[in-house]
Amino acid sequence: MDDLKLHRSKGMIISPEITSALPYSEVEDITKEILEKTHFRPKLGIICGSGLGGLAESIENAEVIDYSEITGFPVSTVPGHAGRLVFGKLSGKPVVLMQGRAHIYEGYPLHKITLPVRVMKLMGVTTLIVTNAAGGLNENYRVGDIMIIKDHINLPGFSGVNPLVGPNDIKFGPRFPAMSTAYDMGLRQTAKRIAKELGFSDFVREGVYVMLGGPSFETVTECRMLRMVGADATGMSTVPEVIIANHCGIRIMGLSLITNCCVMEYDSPKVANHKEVLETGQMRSKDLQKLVSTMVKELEL
Ligand SMILES: O=P(O)(O)O[C@@H]1C[C@H](O)[C@@H](CO)O1
Ligand SMILES: Nc1nc2[nH]cnc2c(=O)[nH]1
Repeated sequence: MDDLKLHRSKGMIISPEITSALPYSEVEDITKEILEKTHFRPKLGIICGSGLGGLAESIENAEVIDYSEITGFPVSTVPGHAGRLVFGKLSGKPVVLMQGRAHIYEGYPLHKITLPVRVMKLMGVTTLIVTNAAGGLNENYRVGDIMIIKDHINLPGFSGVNPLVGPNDIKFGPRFPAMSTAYDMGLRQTAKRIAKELGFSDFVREGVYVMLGGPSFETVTECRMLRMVGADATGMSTVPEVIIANHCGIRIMGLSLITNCCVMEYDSPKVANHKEVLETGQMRSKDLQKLVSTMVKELEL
């Protein structure tokens, strides 16, 4: 008996939120709908964070589909997120790139935010590079640093906000997936070596990303607390996508661009703002493209 039937047979009340998570067959239909519009069959997926959509510039022979044209896809509502699915070749390899993502604070449920990752899985994607803009909590970080994510803290998950809440379909993955190895060690080592070879060592770091729901930026005390528990950078995305990707066996690399330094001192006149986030994305755009495209050249997919 599948999980959903089991829930019903026990007389459990399933909230509309939970039942509206798409069943496997509908994710298959959406995948088919997309693949009919492109001849590319990507094994690599890339998700671009705020202001990082410039990664699409490195893609050759691009074929573009707007999220609004795809059944069930969340439409991006935030500046810096174009809301387009871009197929093409990066360093000679077929890829699918999400130019922008959806966030909890836009009002989308987690299963909708993460639907594109399940679609990627059914397309044949085996490796995912996920990027975001984040505030630096680590006192040694500078604006413009690139942080290779080695682990995350799913803060919304502490109160049960997790994209895997609800009946589990074993066709996607297990009921209780491990997350301690979510950020692939081999990919992180390759990224660090390539950063060194490109002369990027001064601004490439490795650290822990913490997700909050947003859209408000953190208070000073929240930043201090997050730093105390071991986070190096804070943001409003990525973790749900990583949980869903890891659940279905996709290999993951995460990159955070440190777009601003979190305000750690009371009464500081500095404040976080989305304009600075987008400007830093612009400033580091070429270096990020170089790091990602060089990595992709080496990847065995
Ligand atoms: O999509 P990401 O996580 O890169 O976007 C970050 C978090 C907020 O959406 C926004 C704040 O400036 O940037
Ligand atoms: N939560 C959070 N998200 C960000 N995205 C970019 N900068 C920040 C930040 O300082 N905090």
